[in-house]
Amino acid sequence: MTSVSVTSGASAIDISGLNFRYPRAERPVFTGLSLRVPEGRRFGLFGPNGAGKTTLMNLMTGLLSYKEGSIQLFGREAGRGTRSLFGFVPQDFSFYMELSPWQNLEFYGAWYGLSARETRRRATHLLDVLGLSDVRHQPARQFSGGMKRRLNLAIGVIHEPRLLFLDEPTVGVDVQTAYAIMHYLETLNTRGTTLVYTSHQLDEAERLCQTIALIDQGAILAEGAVHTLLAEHKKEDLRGLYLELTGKAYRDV
Ligand SMILES: Nc1ncnc2c1ncn2[C@@H]1O[C@H](COP(=O)(O)OP(=O)(O)OP(=O)(O)O)[C@@H](O)[C@H]1O
Repeated sequence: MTSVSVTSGASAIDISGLNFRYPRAERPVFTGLSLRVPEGRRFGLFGPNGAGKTTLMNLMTGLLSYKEGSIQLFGREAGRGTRSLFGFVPQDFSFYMELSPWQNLEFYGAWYGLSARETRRRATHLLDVLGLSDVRHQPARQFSGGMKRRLNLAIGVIHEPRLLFLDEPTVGVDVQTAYAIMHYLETLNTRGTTLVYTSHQLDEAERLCQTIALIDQGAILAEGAVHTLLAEHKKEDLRGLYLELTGKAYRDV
């Protein structure tokens, strides 16, 4: 295992000695996993199908709970009063299809404890930036895949979180929507939001992420700054590095 942890700055995420097994599963997903993400980073988590990316996201966001080891978000144990510290843009759409973008954002704004006025201010801004203003009062079920992805992102950031988890935020969208989402994520990061992103789209990932961890079968194969890892492994791009470290065999058979 190559470990090139970036040690500067305060931690947004600190994972140490994490063990996790799904109930009744034969094998654990994680055994003694440790990982640190400094505040302000654009961090990417990559690996083949079944590597453990979604499980780790779900553990960090408190959707799954763990008994052994520790996951701290800004120094607080995950799942214990950390909800307002982060936003989560999951792979599956997390909004109500029968409601409009405006109604969905009102609902989630209230859920995060924002005032009605603050929710309106944020919703107006997000719908404008993400190109959904004209359809703000239409039911989301009528939307294209790209519009749904943009709404999913808007909901994840309605409360201006310090830390944003993104699980394949551009899967299935056209080039224009992928560009708009990436551009918006970079803007958020410039304003201080730490990004934790996972995707199978490695060219997009390479443009967005400053530091990465490559995981396979629940273990970290490599971790560090993208340019440092590429230089160390004499690779031109993340795809080459990924294939060298994870191999070419299918994982989900
Ligand atoms: N609910 C579950 N119950 C039991 N095992 C599960 C469950 N969800 C995932 N797993 C197993 O945990 C391991 C990690 O899966 P996970 O979905 O976290 O991987 P991933 O890296 O997100 O994959 P993908 O790229 O396909 O989304 C796999 O072996 C998977 O089969």
